[in-house]
Amino acid sequence: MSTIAAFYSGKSILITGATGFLGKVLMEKLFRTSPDLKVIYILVRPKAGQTLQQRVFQILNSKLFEKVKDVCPNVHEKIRAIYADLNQNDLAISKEDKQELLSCTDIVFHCAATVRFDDHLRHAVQLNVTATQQLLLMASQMPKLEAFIHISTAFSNCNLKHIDEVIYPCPVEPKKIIDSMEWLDDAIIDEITPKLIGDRPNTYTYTKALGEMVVQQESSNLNIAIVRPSIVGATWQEPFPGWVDNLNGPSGLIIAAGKGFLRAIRGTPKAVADLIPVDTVANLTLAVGWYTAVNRPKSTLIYHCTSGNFNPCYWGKMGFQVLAAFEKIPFERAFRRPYADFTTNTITTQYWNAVSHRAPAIIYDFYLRLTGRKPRMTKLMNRLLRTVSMLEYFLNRSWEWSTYNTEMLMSELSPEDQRVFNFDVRQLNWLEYIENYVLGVKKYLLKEDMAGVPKAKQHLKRLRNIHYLFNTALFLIAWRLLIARSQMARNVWFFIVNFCYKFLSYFRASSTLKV
Ligand SMILES: CCCCCCCCCCCCCCCCCCCCCCCCCC(=O)SCCNC(=O)CCNC(=O)[C@H](O)C(C)(C)COP(=O)(O)OP(=O)(O)OC[C@H]1O[C@@H](n2cnc3c(N)ncnc32)[C@H](O)[C@@H]1OP(=O)(O)O
Ligand SMILES: NC(=O)C1=CN([C@@H]2O[C@H](COP(=O)(O)OP(=O)(O)OC[C@H]3O[C@@H](n4cnc5c(N)ncnc54)[C@H](OP(=O)(O)O)[C@@H]3O)[C@@H](O)[C@H]2O)C=CC1
Repeated sequence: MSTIAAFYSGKSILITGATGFLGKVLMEKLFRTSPDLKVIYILVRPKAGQTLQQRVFQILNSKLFEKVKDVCPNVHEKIRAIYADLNQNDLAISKEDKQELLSCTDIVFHCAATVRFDDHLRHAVQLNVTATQQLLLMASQMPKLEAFIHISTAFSNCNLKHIDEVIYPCPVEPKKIIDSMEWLDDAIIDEITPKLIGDRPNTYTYTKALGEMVVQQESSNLNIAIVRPSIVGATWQEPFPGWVDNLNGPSGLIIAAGKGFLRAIRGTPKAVADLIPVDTVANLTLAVGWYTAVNRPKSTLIYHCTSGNFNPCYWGKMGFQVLAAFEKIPFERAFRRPYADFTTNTITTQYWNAVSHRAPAIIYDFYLRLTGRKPRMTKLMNRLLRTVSMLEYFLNRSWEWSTYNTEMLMSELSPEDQRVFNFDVRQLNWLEYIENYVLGVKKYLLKEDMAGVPKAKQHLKRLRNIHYLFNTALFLIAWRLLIARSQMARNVWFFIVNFCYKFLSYFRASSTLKV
């Protein structure tokens, strides 16, 4: 039997962010491999008109949890949703719930965060720094606690090129930032934000770095480890390939490209696309939980969960692979035929944005107006281009993350654990992974059926014909205008016509002679 799976049996585990992308996969894996665990406490807030129970019900009845029901039929009884709001200073946990958490919890996995790049600094600090501090404070009062695993990001120090498994200090202490957020008003915070984040691209990466500092400062009496994943993508293998449930990272761009909205992007084809499947992150996190609890390392160990130095893929190559996948698995009702071009040149990018993104949107809106409908494409395109501009930072750089701890952990695992909790991305076949990713985006995000593929292919053929027709018409109009205005163009035109005529006459004459 797997040592790691056996370790979690009988344990009471607290997960924050369990309703998120990574949290769900982590919880699913725990239930599937350690069905004898005692309980999983999840900190949840009501959202979108759903109560806590409705949210849990929805998760447990989703496709992701289908296999869990076979191995752990009483999963409903083993999950305990606790009302909490990480936006509030005391996390808004009731006294009774807090008491239960303090006395029962064996392991904590802290996944909750705001992952929005442009979040207001006050909100990002509250969620990624203050809430982490509050949770650590709670953890320090848990007598049974064996390990606290904090999920950070490999990009928390993206201002550096080479990143070691250490915590890099930020110039201003997190405690000072937390205090100042209490009395500074929004306008002043807006003004100082660029100075505080310095050479990081956004408040997300900055506050995740601050969160790590808080973890370090509170780590003296706790048994803590930090996992730093890179860009988290769809599942690779477990519970089935291609599962994804939000638009973050590449998923939104795959939709935009597959539907033909996004055809070019400012990105460096040779930069490493450091994607990491979400099930790999979950496996590593569970292995880290086990190792930290059993071996109690003297210092806080940091684990980079990245693919670049084990099995690198590059943006240019990934673009081709995504395009190849669209050929086999086209999305329905595409706006234009998918095309993927990475360009490093700012002028070329502006050209593409004007000609390939904005102009078709304007033309389409004009058509909508003509047919009495409300125009919407230009607005949608502007939002998409804004999103793309925020992701560009990550598409134009490569980072090197040292992975000694991750490799050490791999070597500590028994062959059975290496199989059950596989986080060795050297075995990952990118082409296959990307194809499953595109399929997953189609099925689980777009909710499109494979039965619609022939129709989608036909629609793309129609779009190709319209494209050819449009280009030919455009060329003829431009040429006609040019001939009317320029003697040089007229000369070129007569030369070409003359040449073609002579060429055809020669062939006709030579074929008559042969007969
Ligand atoms: C290709 C080439 C050529 C072109 C051809 C195409 C290519 C074809 C090939 C493609 C190949 C694959 C390329 C892969 C590239 C991947 C790059 C990934 C880099 C990620 C690095 C991550 C590193 C750090 C990792 C981490 O550690 S953290 C996790 C990452 N965190 C995030 O990824 C949050 C990002 N997002 C936000 O920060 C907010 O979304 C915000 C953006 C502020 C908007 O915010 P706002 O406008 O206020 O409003 P929203 O409601 O949020 O969104 C407004 C509307 O945009 C939608 N939308 C939200 N997102 C995305 C998204 N991604 N992509 C697209 N759409 C999105 C949303 O559905 C809504 O649509 P609508 O409802 O209007 O229809
Ligand atoms: N996705 C990625 O590419 C990467 C993610 N990471 C890290 O992994 C972790 C998980 O990310 P991911 O799953 O993708 O993110 P998601 O956005 O999918 O999930 C975030 C989770 O945090 C919870 N949360 C947010 N605000 C609150 C709040 N005020 N109170 C209670 N819970 C809250 C969300 O709950 P709710 O459902 O109620 O909103 C959700 O469960 C994060 O720490 C992130 O920084 C690191 C690298 C890359």
